[in-house]
Amino acid sequence: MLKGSFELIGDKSISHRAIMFSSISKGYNKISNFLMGQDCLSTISCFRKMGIDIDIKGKDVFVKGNGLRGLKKPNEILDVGNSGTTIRLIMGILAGNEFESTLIGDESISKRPMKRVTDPLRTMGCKIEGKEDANYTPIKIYGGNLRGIDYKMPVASAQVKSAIILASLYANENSIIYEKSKSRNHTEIMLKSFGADINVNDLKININPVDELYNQDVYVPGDISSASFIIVGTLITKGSEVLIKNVGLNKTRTGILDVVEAMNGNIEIINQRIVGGEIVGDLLVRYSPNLIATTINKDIIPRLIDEIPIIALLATQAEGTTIIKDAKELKVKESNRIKTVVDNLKLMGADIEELEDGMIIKGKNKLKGGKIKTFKDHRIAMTFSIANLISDGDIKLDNEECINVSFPGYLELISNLLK
Ligand SMILES: O=C(O)C1=C[C@@H](OP(=O)(O)O)[C@@H](O)[C@H](O)C1
Ligand SMILES: C=C(OP(=O)(O)O)C(=O)O
Repeated sequence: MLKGSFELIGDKSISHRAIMFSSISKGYNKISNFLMGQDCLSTISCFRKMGIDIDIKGKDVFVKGNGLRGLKKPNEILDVGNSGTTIRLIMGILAGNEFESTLIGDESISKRPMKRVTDPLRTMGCKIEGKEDANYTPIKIYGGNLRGIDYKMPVASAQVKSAIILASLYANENSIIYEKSKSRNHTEIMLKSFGADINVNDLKININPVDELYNQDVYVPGDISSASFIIVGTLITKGSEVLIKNVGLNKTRTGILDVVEAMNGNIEIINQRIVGGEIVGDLLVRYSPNLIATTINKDIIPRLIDEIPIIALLATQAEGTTIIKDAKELKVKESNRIKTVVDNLKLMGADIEELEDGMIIKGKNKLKGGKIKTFKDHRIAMTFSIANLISDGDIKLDNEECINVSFPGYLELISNLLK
């Protein structure tokens, strides 16, 4: 069983943004509780290559911003590693800066679609070259001289939205973005605190260009996506009770809490507070023997997109048929997460069916052990390390290293909580 309490590691989405917005602000910025995961370190390395002074001291990062147009032409190719957030958001910033740069990433990044970002940036007047009409890396950007855009987003994606918002800061007129469905809004919240002129009215976002962003100190709350593995581990492992402290509870991220409630899971939110414009609280999670199935689709999907692999595992332990639909986006994450989840859970004896845009899971099932193919996807590795807590035989991951992308110290944390 899992027992105890711990302070949650910093949020990945917020950590990326804090580095990026600090780098293009004017002056000194302190970022506290920064996530020292591989993805966020890739963001730091890209901005260092563009002349930004960034110092890491423990869990704090100090950034000396060089102003909105103060980035220097990179002295090397910008390598984003495994990070979709880094490449997509940085493209919005590079589009506004008058130099040329080239972006590359690892094998997984080279398969992830970029046209969703390069198309609107081209519409704004940016010249971009890349494989298959700038859909895949390597991508070359020639920035500067942007015009505004009036854009209806074809996908519900915070990364695409953020790239366009960032480019809009540099344009010669205002821009309007219409979201398809509400995605995480950390960019809007944080950029406003840096002095950007952004107005949000439900799905409509209006951005006026600015001359400068102010410097800011940013406190990074804990990452609910990282917490979700411990949440599910606690809900499904007999006798467990865990207190997770300092969890970011921004409404655009808490879809998993709504799902757990619908499934009869026992979670109490305590000590809710606002820190740096974001809602934060502590979660008291208890073993829940009477879980029931649910349906997950439509507008909730962007609010839990990264949690679907671990929710699928939860569904194997719930009575009835859980249906997950409208989640095609899972196919273009670090791995095809519909296929990697379904194939691996099948191997463990789950009753699960793959759909074009999701999956159907029939519970409750006893799971057996086996060898898991992670495809070096951190969310898949963490999901199946939780499955190991309830499986009959041992589960072996073909790669554990990838967990460092978003949750360094995760395996040690689990072994500390295991009683
Ligand atoms: O903006 C962000 O920080 C993120 C947005 C999501 O991607 P999409 O917005 O492309 O779905 C999510 O999957 C990713 O882990 C982080
Ligand atoms: C999809 C993810 O990240 P990214 O898109 O930044 O690679 C994730 O962390 O699950």
